[in-house]
This record gives sequence, C-alpha cells and structure tokens, in this order.
Amino acid sequence: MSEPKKKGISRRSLFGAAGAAVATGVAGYTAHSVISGEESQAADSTGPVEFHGAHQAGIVTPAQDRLHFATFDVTTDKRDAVIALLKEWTAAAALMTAGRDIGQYGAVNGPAEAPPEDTGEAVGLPPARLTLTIGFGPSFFQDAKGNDRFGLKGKRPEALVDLPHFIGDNLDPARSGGDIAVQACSDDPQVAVHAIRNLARIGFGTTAVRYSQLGFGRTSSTSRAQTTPRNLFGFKDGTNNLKLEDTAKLEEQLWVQPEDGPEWMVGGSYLVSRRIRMTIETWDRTSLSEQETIVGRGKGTGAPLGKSDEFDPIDFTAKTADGELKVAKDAHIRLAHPQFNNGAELLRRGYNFVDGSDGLGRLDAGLFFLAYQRDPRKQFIPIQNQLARSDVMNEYIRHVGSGIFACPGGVPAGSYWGEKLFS
Ligand SMILES: C=CC1=C(C)c2cc3[nH]c(cc4nc(cc5[nH]c(cc1n2)c(C)c5CCC(=O)O)C(CCC(=O)O)=C4C)c(C)c3C=C
Ligand SMILES: [Fe+2]
Repeated sequence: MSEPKKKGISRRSLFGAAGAAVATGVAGYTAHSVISGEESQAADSTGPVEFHGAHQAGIVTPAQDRLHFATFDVTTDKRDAVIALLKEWTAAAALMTAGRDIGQYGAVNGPAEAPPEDTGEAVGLPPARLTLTIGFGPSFFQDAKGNDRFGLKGKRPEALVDLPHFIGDNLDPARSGGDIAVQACSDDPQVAVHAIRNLARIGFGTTAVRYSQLGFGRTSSTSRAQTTPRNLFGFKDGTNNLKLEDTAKLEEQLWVQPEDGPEWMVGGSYLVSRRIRMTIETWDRTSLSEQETIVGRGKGTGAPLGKSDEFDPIDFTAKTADGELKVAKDAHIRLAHPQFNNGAELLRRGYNFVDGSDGLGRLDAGLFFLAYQRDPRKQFIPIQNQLARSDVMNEYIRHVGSGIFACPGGVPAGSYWGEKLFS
C-alpha cells in the first residue's frame, strides 16, 4: 500500500521486497509469488501468505486470528461481466494479500477528481497473513427456477448439493446462501475488513453483498504448530481437527481428487458455513461437570474424559466405577468422531462472533462454523444429521445461517479465480 503520511509503520520500507515482487500483468490479473511454504506462514503474523499455488490459500493456512466472511449475489446476467469481475477481483486479491494498495494508483496517488481506487484504511498496515478464498454457491449455477444463469449449469458439481433441512434448523434467509462467498482471514481485523470492502466496491453494478460476518478468535487449529484456541463455551476447540501436516489425510478428506470431478474442482474443496448462535447465558449457569459431559472433554486440559492430555486418544468404551460411559453416548465428541461417522472428517476453520445483543438481555454470540471437505454428502451432512438428532449440546446452540460453496483449486500465476470453470 502507499507510504503512510503520518509516522508509523511504513509498508514500503518494511515490505518493499514483497511489494516489488508483485506486478499486475497484461490482463491486469497477474501477480508473482512472495514466499512459499505453509509453515513459514504461521511464524510471522505480519507477513504475507502466498496467494498463488496448487490449492487456494486460507484453507490449510494456519488459521489466522480474524475473519471477515461475505457472500455476494450476482446482479448481472452477463457472463462476460462476471468473468471481468473475477479477473479484477483476482488482481486485487493478489495485491492485497501481498500488502499492497489495489489498482494503479492505490489509495492516495490517484487523480484528486476521482474516488480513490483503494479505500485506504489498510495504509500503513502489514499484509498480516491475509488470505482470500473464493467459493461458488449452488445459485451461481442455476436460479431458483432451474434456469442456467451463465452457461454453467452443466458444470455444477454433483457434490455441491443444496443442504437438507436439519432438525432444529432455524435459518434466516438473509444470513444464508449467496452466489459467491469470499472468506478473508488475517491476523489484523482491519486488513480483513479492508479486503472484503474493496472487493465489494469493485463489484458495484455486478454483485451486491448478501450478508457479511465478522469473526474474532479462531476456534480451530489447522496446524500442529498452533496451540488450540477456545470457543465461547470456554472449551478448547480444534484438537481433533485435520491439520496441514496430515498430507495423506488431506488428499483423502479435504481436496477434490481427479476421480471425483468435475475437472475444474480438482485440488479444490467444499465449504460449509453455519452461523451457530450459542446461548451462553444458559451455558454459564450450567455446572462444570455438566459442561464437560456435554462436550466429552475436560474444560481445563481439553483431554478426553478419563484421560489427562489434550491429544490422548479417546477411549469410547471406558467406564466409571459406577459403570457409566466416561464419554457419554450423546457427548459431542462421540457423535462427531470419524469412528461413528463412517470415517468422515472435516477441516474446521470457524470463528467466535459477538454481534451486539438481541434486545432480550442476551448477547448475539456464537460460532461462525466453517468446514472444508472433499464431499459434503459424505462428510458434513451425515455428521450434522447425527449431531442434530442426538447431541446434548443442542440445548445451548441454534443454527441460524447456512451456506455451501464449491471452492476451486489454487490460482496459478497469470490465471484468475474460476478460470477453469469458465473455460
Ligand atoms: C457438523 C459438524 C460440527 C458442528 C456443527 C459443530 C459445532 C460445534 N462444535 C463445538 C465445540 C467442539 N467441537 C469439538 C469437536 C468436534 N466437532 C466436530 C464437528 C462439529 N461441531 C468434529 C468433527 C469434532 C471432532 C471430533 C473428534 O474427532 O474428536 C470439540 C472438542 C475439541 C476438538 O476436537 O475440536 C469442541 C469443544 C461447538 C461449541 C459447536 C457449535 C456452536
Ligand atoms: Fe464441534
């Protein structure tokens, strides 16, 4: 981004090498890599994360601390306009993730008579591990009447199903769905907000924001280099998550494989988002032992009940002296565990949220659940069906928003988001 005028962190001096490596190409959507290696991306919370690669950044990237998630409705019926938008978004995403202003002139160097190309609130801020991850929802491929919107109906992946109604769902349509989702994650909240805001600005006339969600405090680890964070129930969350180091498992559970098809999704993944309200006021009046029984883990250590270390394997058969199962039949970790879900796993990447209060003396708080997977028909849907039926945690949570998106494979340098889908 441009040199800040006031005293502070100078983007140019601190991140000059990264910035110099980025160049917009002939078509305006090329950028060159800055660094590589997922591990190095966890180490420095101010540095950049490589935008280009075999997979989109922001999936196995060690989960950043902040989220700004938005879905967009496409307001044009012109295929060419959508392609042009995706090219422009890609160019902007490559620049912003490298810590640069967008456009030719950025925030403050353009003509005084025109609105600045970059909105400017990230001037002086480092890249802060910003990642931008895109996904296409079912409504991008066909409208509610089944009409082909952009000549893509035949390219809708079979795995991109409309999610079924789950027991207890109380979904708000205004917080659900969307033609396109963009997940912005960063260690700096302003960097994440800036990214979505600039994409929304570029999209004026082609897309409209359907809804957006801010998240603070990651609720998962996606790398063994990270400590396990806590959710708003105060429990460690993300212990038994898929991690970037589990490369063989990621092929099996996370990334779409050539035999899965369609070709444009190979190397990609399916994202399910759920806005889950947590009635924390009721939870806070529940005893410690009841809370631990509901989750199936100790609140302090995060260890499975009956074990002492967070990463000890769970013994689902262990019983107390009274003959009770230590991890109850309806405990969350039993019902969600691959052993009881045909081996299915998820890469969870959710965030806490508190969006003010609800007018009834309660915080509008919860978990913005984000999970990536190879096939939602075999992973999220059966797991959530089982949780919706039997999880004792349901007394304290309510699913109020929902989305499903096909996130294509990575963007090679010189390409743009979704190029294979349109070719
Ligand atoms: C459909 C999938 C899941 C939803 C929805 C979900 C909601 C949810 N979870 C917690 C808190 C915890 N979840 C934990 C583990 C866990 N959860 C899921 C899936 C869903 N959770 C899975 C697959 C797992 C791992 C199970 C295993 O293999 O052991 C844990 C324990 C720590 C951990 O392993 O991550 C907690 C705590 C909340 C609060 C919540 C909705 C608000
Ligand atoms: Fe869970």
